[in-house]
Amino acid sequence: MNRGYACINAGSSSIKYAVYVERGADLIATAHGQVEGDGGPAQLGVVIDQVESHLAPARLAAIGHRVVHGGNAHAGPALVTPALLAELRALAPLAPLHQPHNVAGMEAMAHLHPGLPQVACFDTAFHLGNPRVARLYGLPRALADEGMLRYGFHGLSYTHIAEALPAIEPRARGRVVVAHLGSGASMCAMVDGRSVATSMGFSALDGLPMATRCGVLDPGLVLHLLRTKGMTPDALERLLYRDSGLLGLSGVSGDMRTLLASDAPAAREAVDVFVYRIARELGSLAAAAGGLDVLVFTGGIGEHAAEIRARVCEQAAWLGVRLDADANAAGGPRLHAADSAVAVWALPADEEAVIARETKQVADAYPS
Ligand SMILES: Nc1ncnc2c1ncn2[C@@H]1O[C@H](COP(=O)(O)OP(=O)(O)O)[C@@H](O)[C@H]1O
Ligand SMILES: CC(=O)OP(=O)(O)O
Ligand SMILES: [Mg+2]
Repeated sequence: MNRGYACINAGSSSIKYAVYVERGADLIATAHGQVEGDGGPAQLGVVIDQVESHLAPARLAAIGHRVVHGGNAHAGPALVTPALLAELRALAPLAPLHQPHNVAGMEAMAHLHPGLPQVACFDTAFHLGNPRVARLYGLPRALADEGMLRYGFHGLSYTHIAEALPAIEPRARGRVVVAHLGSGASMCAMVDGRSVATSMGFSALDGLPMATRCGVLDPGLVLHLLRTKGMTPDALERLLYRDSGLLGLSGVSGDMRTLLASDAPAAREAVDVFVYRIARELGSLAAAAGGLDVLVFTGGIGEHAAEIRARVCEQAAWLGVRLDADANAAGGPRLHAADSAVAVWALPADEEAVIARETKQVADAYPS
């Protein structure tokens, strides 16, 4: 019987899942799905039922999970063990919207399928090789030695783009900036298919404003909030992770579709801030990469919001970016005009494809 792999991707606004089945040396996706919600037990139960219903007639050989934070220890996927689970739980405060759900998925599956190998596939792994200057904050060295460094996230999505791009883009191994714009949003500069810098940092709060997360913030402002509003760490966490970003700015929604359909001035302004920050980050990442050959949009907003792509590209004209308006309106995948110095693409995010491959790789080495 063919071996099947269940892939679980618990993000901040939904759980995505996929089922992959071996056909010869290939892994074929037999199901892809998404359950909206914050990744709590109710959504997890629905995902587990759907995964199980799409497996037959394959035999479940292993379960792979996206894990947002792997700290400094994991440059690649790892078999889930009690020690690893403890390590991942300890990292939960650094990714409160994700890590508890990532761990909950492992615990639920261990209960349903005791003894079946489970594999943790880390968002942070893709960025671990960033140059040290890109990882260090201007803090005392002892804190960096304790792990207070820039990590970066969305690594499974960036890995997928790095792997998919060479088939369609001749300059894929050059200076590439990828904008992963979903509920969580970040950007990554790659050279020769490897991450050299990224907008997220120690936690998944940094960089772009997101659906409900603030993005880059002056740490002086955090101190000011602690002092003048008497905020507790929990209240501050709620403010920065759940009540800020597009939702906080607009007062309407953190969902880009809703904001683009709204006439409310605050909704328009929230979109303006989002576009402005992407354009600024693009300049910064192009500097880190030493220039810009290719720009890729991915994630729910990057794939589907033509208006956002058009506005970012307009602000990036100084880098030589010229969009083909018709191609952009049609969703690409190729978006650049013939006279553009920079190739521009809109490509689907597929974190599950990377989870499937990494899970098979680890499970193949596991005695069955
Ligand atoms: N057609 C669309 N136009 C504009 N935004 C869209 C469209 N489709 C999806 N989005 C936006 O994509 C975001 C969700 O992205 P996604 O990558 O699915 O999120 P997650 O981080 O949960 O994986 C939401 O803000 C949603 O509004
Ligand atoms: C890291 C992160 O923000 O992930 P997501 O986009 O799934 O929320
Ligand atoms: Mg996502």
